[in-house]
Amino acid sequence: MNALTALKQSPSDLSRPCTGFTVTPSRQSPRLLELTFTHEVAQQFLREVEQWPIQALEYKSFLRFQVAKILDDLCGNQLRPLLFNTLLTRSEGALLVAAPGLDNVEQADEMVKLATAVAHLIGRSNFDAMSGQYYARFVVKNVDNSDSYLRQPHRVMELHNDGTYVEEPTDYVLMMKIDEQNMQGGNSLLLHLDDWEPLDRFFAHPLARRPMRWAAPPSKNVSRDIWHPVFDVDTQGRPIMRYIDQFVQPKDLEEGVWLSELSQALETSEHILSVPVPVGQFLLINNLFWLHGRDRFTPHPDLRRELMRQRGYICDPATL
Ligand SMILES: O=C(O)CCC(=O)C(=O)O
Ligand SMILES: O=C(O)CCCC(=O)O
Ligand SMILES: [Fe+2]
Repeated sequence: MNALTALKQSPSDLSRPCTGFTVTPSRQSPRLLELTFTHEVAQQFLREVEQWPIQALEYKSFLRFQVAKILDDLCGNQLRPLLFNTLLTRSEGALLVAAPGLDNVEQADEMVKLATAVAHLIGRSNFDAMSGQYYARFVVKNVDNSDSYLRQPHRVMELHNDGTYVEEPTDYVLMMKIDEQNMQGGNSLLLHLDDWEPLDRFFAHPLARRPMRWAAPPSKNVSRDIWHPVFDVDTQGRPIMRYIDQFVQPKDLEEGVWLSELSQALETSEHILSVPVPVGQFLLINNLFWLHGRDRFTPHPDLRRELMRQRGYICDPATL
């Protein structure tokens, strides 16, 4: 866990005009803010980063920070503080980001560049062993023969945190919609930990702090098991979570039954948000106090839906 995370208290001041983007609370929840770049800034950013193909960002990691700086400079250096403030403010911690004119799968490389810039203003995206890159693109189709629920279309992918089976801190998750064809359903599902009705009961349970074993299936390319509890606390003692139903390996009946009850209690929360993410837009959430999942898709033989994800650590120099 990153001790820096979740330090801030005050919600973002949305009344101040910003350079290069607008921010408003979403229809779904005041905790989720919608950040939209101006058309001008989005186009100018894409022009300035055109010189680097995605491969350059893959091979030279410092270029990810260079594109981040270009974006922040175009926003009068107001973007970076806004991102930190929103992501580290406990009552918020989530953004839906849009850039007008970026809405077609043919612009997939440009989408990765924009997401890379935003992610590297707040920290750094971890190596994703599933893809062998700092980001992963994956497709959901009407049928699936993989080894986790990630690509299964006709069922809910249950609420979870990312990075539960890796050692690296995973403070943020970024999920960008690259493509949708013949797609109905598949909304992102989000639950803020403080909106989860029985949080206090599960957090106070003795098993909440017991280290458990986490192991991922072969497609994740992570062979070593790791150990950590489901709950921890941030620097102010507030609950944070590191949980996924599929990869936790309870050692006995007691752990198994408790985890099963926890899973049931998450999935039946009345406060789960269902958020459509249009092509070219992305969700950026604090992974320590937001859970995410995905609603089922309506079957269609030519269903195609592609997502790009990045997850990594947050590093705010102001709180060092
Ligand atoms: O496909 C989705 O919308 C969610 C994916 C997800 O949770 C993940 O990649 O960790
Ligand atoms: O594959 C899945 O079903 C979940 C992925 C979550 C993660 O990679 O942290
Ligand atoms: Fe996930």
